[in-house]
Amino acid sequence: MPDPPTSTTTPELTGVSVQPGGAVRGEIRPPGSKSLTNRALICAAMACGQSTLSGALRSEDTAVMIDSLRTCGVSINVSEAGRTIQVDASTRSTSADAAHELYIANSGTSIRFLTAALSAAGGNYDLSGVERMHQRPIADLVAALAEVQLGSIATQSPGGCPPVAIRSRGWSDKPIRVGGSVSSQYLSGLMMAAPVALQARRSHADPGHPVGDIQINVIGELVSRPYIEMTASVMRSFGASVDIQEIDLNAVDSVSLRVNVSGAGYQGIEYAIEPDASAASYFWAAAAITGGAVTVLGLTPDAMQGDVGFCRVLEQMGCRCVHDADSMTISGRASRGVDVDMNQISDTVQTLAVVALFADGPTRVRGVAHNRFKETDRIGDLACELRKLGATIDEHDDGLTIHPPGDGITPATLETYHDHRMAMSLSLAGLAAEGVRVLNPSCTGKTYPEFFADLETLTGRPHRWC
Ligand SMILES: O=C(O)C1=C[C@@H](OP(=O)(O)O)[C@@H](O)[C@H](O)C1
Ligand SMILES: C=C(OP(=O)(O)O)C(=O)O
Repeated sequence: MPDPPTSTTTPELTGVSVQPGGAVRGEIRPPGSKSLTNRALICAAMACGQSTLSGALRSEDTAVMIDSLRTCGVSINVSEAGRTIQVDASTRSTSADAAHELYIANSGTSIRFLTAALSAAGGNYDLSGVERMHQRPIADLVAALAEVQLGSIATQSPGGCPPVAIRSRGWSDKPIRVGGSVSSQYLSGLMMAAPVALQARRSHADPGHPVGDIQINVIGELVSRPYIEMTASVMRSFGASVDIQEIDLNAVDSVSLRVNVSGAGYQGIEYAIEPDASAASYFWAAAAITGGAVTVLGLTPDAMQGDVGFCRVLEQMGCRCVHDADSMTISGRASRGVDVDMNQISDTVQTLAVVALFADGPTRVRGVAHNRFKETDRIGDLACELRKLGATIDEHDDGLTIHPPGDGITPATLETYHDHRMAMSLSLAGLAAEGVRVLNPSCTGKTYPEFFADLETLTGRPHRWC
């Protein structure tokens, strides 16, 4: 058996077994939010003046964003083990000749936010990633940009998937229309890009000529809604004005939401980033599976991240949730199955599915058809791995029903499909059952390279690397 890891990041070993051993009790502060770090990086990179981001996440998803912005000439200095990021956009350049080549790995936020922002800024850019990224749709965003952008924008894989080639001279002043049923990241990207387009328009407008707002209309359903409030909140912190209006879906042209963006453009600021709420779900789940008590520091029910709502689902399952001014604690076992719509907290579906294995009745998860387009098919592939553990799973178009195994978990070796959330969530089954081995644990590096080290600190028991 190889030696246990000596560094805090997950080693390149084939598998890990988290060890059972009673109730998990303790407190933990997860690393900075991926979603907030990548939003703040975009706004800071498009701002006047310098910004300092504190409490940031260092992981693959933020590294590809930083590398891409640096390729575009933005000066970025990372310190304190990645937690502090200084951004100076004054050096940013648009590429008028040879395209800037941007490699995005499998970061959905990075490719969607950069595509919109660079289209608004103008210039030539080619964005590509890993094989799975070239299967993840971006067609609705590209179609929205094709309507408003001067120049050309195109996807290069079947089904409207990356690579994306942008040849832009900025945006016209047409209102924008975008679909939101596959991902909310398209709307977030367009929102964050709008002040960039406004600034460009203002610099070309006749003196004294007013520059209007940018209007973005969402056509039909919008998934993952809390991320839109998060986007607006970060934009406002950097000086943009954002107005969000819900619209009766049947009233006008299938528009369900209208966003107006105005203001003088982004200003550099000091910005503090919350701990990651999706990452926190694994630690709350550790308490819920083992009947322990885990306090997550730095998050409250008022956090900008909708995923703190995962605690409400655990409460419905029988856990207790208490919070103070700077923490949220989950205690007690999640003993009841639930029927829950997780459209707004879809990154926590895999966590809930593993908690549900230990409940006394079935759990039905609804509203997450869009989970099939993430790092992997997070309905089909999740169902496949849960079945290996002895659960009976009904797969639905929009989610799944988990029937817990009657006679305890079956020992199994589980695939993780290069999906960080598959590795983090499935490993938790080992807290209450022998013989659960999770393959390719280093894929947690996408958002949480230190996950297994932090879990070990919380449980106080070493994992078995095998
Ligand atoms: O805007 C964001 O930061 C995110 C939005 C969600 O994606 P979808 O809108 O595609 O559901 C989420 O799954 C992702 O991890 C982060
Ligand atoms: C879906 C995710 O990421 P992204 O879409 O940003 O790649 C995630 O982190 O679970």
